[in-house]
Amino acid sequence: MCFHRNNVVYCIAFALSIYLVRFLYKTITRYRASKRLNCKEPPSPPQKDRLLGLDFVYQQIVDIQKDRRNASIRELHEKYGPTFSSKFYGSRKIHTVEPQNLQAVMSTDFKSWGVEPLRLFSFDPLIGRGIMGTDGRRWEHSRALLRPAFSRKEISDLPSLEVHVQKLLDKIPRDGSTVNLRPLFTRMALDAASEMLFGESLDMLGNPTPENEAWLQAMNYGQMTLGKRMQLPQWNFFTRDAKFWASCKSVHQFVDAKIEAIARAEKDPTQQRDKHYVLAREVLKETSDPLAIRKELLNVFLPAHEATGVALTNIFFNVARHPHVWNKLRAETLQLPPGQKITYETLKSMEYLQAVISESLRLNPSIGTTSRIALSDTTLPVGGGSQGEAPIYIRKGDIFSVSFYSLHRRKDLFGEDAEQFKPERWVNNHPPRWAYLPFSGGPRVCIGQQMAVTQAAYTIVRFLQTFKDLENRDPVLEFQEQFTLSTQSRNGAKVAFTGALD
Ligand code: HEM
Repeated sequence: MCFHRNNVVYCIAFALSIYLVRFLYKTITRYRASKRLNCKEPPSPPQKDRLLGLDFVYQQIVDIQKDRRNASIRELHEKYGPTFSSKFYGSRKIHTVEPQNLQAVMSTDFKSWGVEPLRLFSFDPLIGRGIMGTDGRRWEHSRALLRPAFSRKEISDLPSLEVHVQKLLDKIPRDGSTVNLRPLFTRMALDAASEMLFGESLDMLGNPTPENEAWLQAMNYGQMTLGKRMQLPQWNFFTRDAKFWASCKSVHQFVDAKIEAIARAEKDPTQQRDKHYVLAREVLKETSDPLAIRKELLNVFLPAHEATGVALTNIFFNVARHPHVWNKLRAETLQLPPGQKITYETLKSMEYLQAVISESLRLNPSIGTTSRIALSDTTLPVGGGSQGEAPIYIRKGDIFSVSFYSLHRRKDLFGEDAEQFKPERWVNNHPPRWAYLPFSGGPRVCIGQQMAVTQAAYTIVRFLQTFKDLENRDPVLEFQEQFTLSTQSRNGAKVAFTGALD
């Protein structure tokens, strides 16, 4: 018995020594590599809990609850510079808005960084493994599978979009009364996204069935909780929110039924097929596993249905507060030959319209922040040392976090008027590379970028062709952020349109 106990003690001691030797070896190797590469530590704000950084975790939760997540990160950047580090759940987190660092993480040193260890655990219950939460070959496979859905042909399919836009315009009061555009844009984005995914719109703007409404509720709740799980990954295990699990189940049942119907239709030779790209049909060619199909679809649906609605709301929020911008947009639209069909090319050629979209995405990016985790030891080119000129040594497991919101408001990159909404800054002018990233960048750049900009541009032009005037009806002029998975305008966009031309 005693011999047995001794053996256990020896085994534990042996394992601990191996761990210690490995730990020391790694620390020394990293120290040497860091010296050799002239790396230095970035500044770091004082933290009460230097070991786990739970004070910063708590602060982040408070910031989200008080709707000042973006503003709070920006304040830290103002105080500690474009790059600083903090402790967060025991990990070292590098917050950076240095274009050189963003280029490294998102492009030139792409393979050293990933998202899976950060996201998958939070995302899995609702959307499963797919493009949003995986790395490496799994991610490459999803990305390749989805690419055709975003081809020029699909993006240019404006007649399909017109159906949804017309339903939206029909919902705008003609008597000059106030309308909040946020719920309408959300529903339009849902309709467009569902059509692309399932080949059939949920018709949330038209006549949604109670089943579709219930599904939307479930999806919204699931998504909101997913945002919270992202903030508190370590505590997810203890989360016992029955409504979240019930929402996930409803979302899955709904999507599974759609997939089953599409699979049945595909096998039926009497069914007429339209020529549009339908994501569910394409995924069915790859696999007949309903679970795999559901995951791929939900992984696109999540970013697709929210971000465009948010972007459109923010654009109208800004334009309504700057009447001269609406007037300039109208002037540009009136220059289009009467009766001319609006095409992808027409929209691209409208310089001021494109500038308005870029400016709104700069000031109020739909996705305010994103992060990556180091999959191996590497370096960031700048941000170390008191002047921020030295590289930073990155250890496997370190977290990189970028606030697009703070990046886009840097006065040294965008000018002293960086806080102001000025579309004119985009006319014949481009920001430095990697300084403007509303769609992120590199191989993981938003796959829906062109589609989103085209949909937003088309919708704005149709508003301009339908109404003469736009008026802000929100007494609160400042943008009040609301954090879900994206950064929304808490008050939406409360406006009135007058001078209907239809
Ligand atoms: C204005 C609207 C949009 C904005 C501002 C936006 C922004 C972004 C950003 C910043 C990312 C990178 C997130 C990260 O790496 O952490 C992203 C990724 C993504 N977006 Fe968008 N997005 C928009 C619309 C769309 C649309 C319409 C779709 C699909 C129809 C879409 C599909 C995706 C997908 C699938 C990814 C993941 C790409 C990958 O990891 O490879 N997005 N988006």
